[in-house]
Amino acid sequence: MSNPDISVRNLWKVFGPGGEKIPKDASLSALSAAELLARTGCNAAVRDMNFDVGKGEVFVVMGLSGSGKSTLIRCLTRLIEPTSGRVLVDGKDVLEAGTGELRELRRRKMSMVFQHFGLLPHRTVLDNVSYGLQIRGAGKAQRYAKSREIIELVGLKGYEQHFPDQLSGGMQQRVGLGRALAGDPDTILFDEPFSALDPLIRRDMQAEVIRLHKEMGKTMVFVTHDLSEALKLGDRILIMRNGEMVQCGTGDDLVGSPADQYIADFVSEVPRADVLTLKWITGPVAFGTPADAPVLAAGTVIRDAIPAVMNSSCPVLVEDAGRITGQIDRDSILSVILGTEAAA
Ligand SMILES: Nc1ncnc2c1ncn2[C@@H]1O[C@H](COP(=O)(O)OP(=O)(O)OP(=O)(O)O)[C@@H](O)[C@H]1O
Repeated sequence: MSNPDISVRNLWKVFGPGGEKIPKDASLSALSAAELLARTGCNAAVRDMNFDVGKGEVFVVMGLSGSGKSTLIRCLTRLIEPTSGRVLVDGKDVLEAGTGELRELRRRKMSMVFQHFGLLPHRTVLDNVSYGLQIRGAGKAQRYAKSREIIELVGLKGYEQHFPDQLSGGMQQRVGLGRALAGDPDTILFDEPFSALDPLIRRDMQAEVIRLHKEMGKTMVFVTHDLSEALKLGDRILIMRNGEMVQCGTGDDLVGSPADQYIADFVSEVPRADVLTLKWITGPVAFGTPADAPVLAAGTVIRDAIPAVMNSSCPVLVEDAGRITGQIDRDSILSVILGTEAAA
């Protein structure tokens, strides 16, 4: 990836006595999580992780409870101290940053939104949102003006003087989001921010994140254990198991081409037509298909292609990078809905 916002290389976090020896020792680092624990008493929460996050990308880290997601995201700003490896932000290694640089990184470059909101209970919404600006030394008039803008942006206008315990969970998380946005960071890190919210509020907050991302275009790293949340939000999704990356790709990649049985089981309940794109069902152009048949892009999600296919009396052509790559028809769409399509 050219010019990524964050590059993670050979990152390890090993909890336990003598954990720093494990990444360097091939005979120990090759052990399974259970064997490692039995032999050394150590828990490798993040194992040799490598990935890039692009500028403006929504990058989701997903996995079951205990797979290492929170540890990984906390290692990015050293809220948890990594055992070894590199985390490059703007080309600089966070692991080599001094205390001052680290503080600047957390204040200006990467803000975090936490599951349990982390609000200051005795401060108003306005003061919670402006807190980060205050510790950066912004004057009162300036920080309140900026914070009022942000409060409006996250849908809390009118609540400036309320205290956190006067707000619902969803509203408190909007304050958390506002506080992260107030410092205008390049990247926002979300650690399971919505898992304590009930389903309808959660859906609202997901929509809010999508809207804010469209408006502000910030890079986002989002931890969740909920696959539908991951598919809804993520440009790409990294799936972890026992501290390791199992697969990293678009929702389309994960559902269409799972790396192993674990991922296949994970995505087995996903409504395929809502995630897969036309590339998985594109067949060769048939002899009788007219040259002026309707055309859809290969990246179109299958469900979104249904109206065009249903309204056409002939197959629909599929185009990728300016070239016709094949065609789809009603049968190919139906095969996905019925789950009987052949692997591409
Ligand atoms: N401070 C710690 N000391 C020892 N082990 C830890 C510590 N923090 C986390 N772990 C272990 O590291 C592993 C990964 O934990 P982590 O919290 O990162 O997982 P997770 O995927 O975020 O889980 P969840 O979804 O439940 O939050 C777990 O086995 C956990 O017990």
